[in-house]
Amino acid sequence: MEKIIRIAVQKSGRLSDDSLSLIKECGIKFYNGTGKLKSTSTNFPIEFLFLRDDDIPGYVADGVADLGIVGLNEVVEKDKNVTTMKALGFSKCRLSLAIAKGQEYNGVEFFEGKNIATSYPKILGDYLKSQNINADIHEISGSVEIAPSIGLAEGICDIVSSGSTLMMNGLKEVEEIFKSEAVLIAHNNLPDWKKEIAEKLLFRINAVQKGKSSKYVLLNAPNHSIEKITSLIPGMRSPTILPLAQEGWSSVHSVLNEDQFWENIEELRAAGAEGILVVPIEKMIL
Ligand SMILES: Nc1ncnc2c1ncn2[C@@H]1O[C@H](COP(=O)(O)OP(=O)(O)OP(=O)(O)O)[C@@H](O)[C@H]1O
Ligand SMILES: O=P(O)(O)OC[C@H]1O[C@H](OP(=O)(O)OP(=O)(O)O)[C@H](O)[C@@H]1O
Ligand SMILES: [Mg+2]
Repeated sequence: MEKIIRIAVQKSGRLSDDSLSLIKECGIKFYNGTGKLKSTSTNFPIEFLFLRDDDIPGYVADGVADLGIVGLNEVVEKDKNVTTMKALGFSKCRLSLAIAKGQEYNGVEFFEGKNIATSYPKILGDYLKSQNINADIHEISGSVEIAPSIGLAEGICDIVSSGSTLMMNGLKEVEEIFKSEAVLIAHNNLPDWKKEIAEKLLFRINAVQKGKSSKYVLLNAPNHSIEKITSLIPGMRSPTILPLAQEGWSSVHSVLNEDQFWENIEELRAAGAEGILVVPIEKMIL
């Protein structure tokens, strides 16, 4: 039997596009036709299962899938035994408590004895316990933001990103209780050969992520300022310095974190750098 691992990804929703883009950026090819729930890569030993996100932690814990890409919120809520291998940096959101906009709020004691609607009873329950608050948790599976306006609950605990869903439903965010982003999870006891394939995937993900946060910078500078410029953009080991056709000038090439570039831009220009080009990096292996 061919040795391949299985990864569970969300079929359609907030995680799907970014999960599949990341896999593609890792150079892994597969066919993802509409309605197809299983697909095998043509150039990497991996099979994809397209599932509801809520089911992913359970499938990975049971070993139906070896790996999964899912929100940390679902991993913690489902409380399954899985290993979180890597935070993936997309689908960033928070779980927050919210109440009707017009209500006075002086702290988390507001929720004592109140009814709170949520799809995250475990995370909310743990939070309330940590705050010594006794409240009734009313579990609903979606459209949580509607609960206060229909008299179902006095507060809600749900996912917030821009805050526009809360605003549109006349609610205000009062406590952030959990921060989430997409994570790569793995079954706890993978055999060594599966671990090896998972590590290969992780290696590629790291290279893609590192590339995304870094930029290749090229600039021209008078030779007398090369030392100063090198100290501002030191690069991976050290910058590449090539002579320009024009005497007394060099081209300096370096790799750096984009934030670091913007922090140093004024100093670079003051040191005489000009013709500065900033180029994206597809993959970066240290
Ligand atoms: N507005 C948002 N901004 C950023 N991330 C979000 C947002 N809403 C949800 N997420 C993240 O994406 C995950 C999936 O959200 P989605 O709304 O697609 O779930 P769902 O409706 O339960 O999907 P499914 O049909 O697969 O069960 C959430 O668990 C959360 O981690
Ligand atoms: O703060 P915001 O940017 O408004 O995002 C928050 C909303 O996003 C998610 O729902 P989604 O839009 O994915 O729809 P769903 O409820 O059908 O999952 C989540 O359940 C919130 O309702
Ligand atoms: Mg879901």
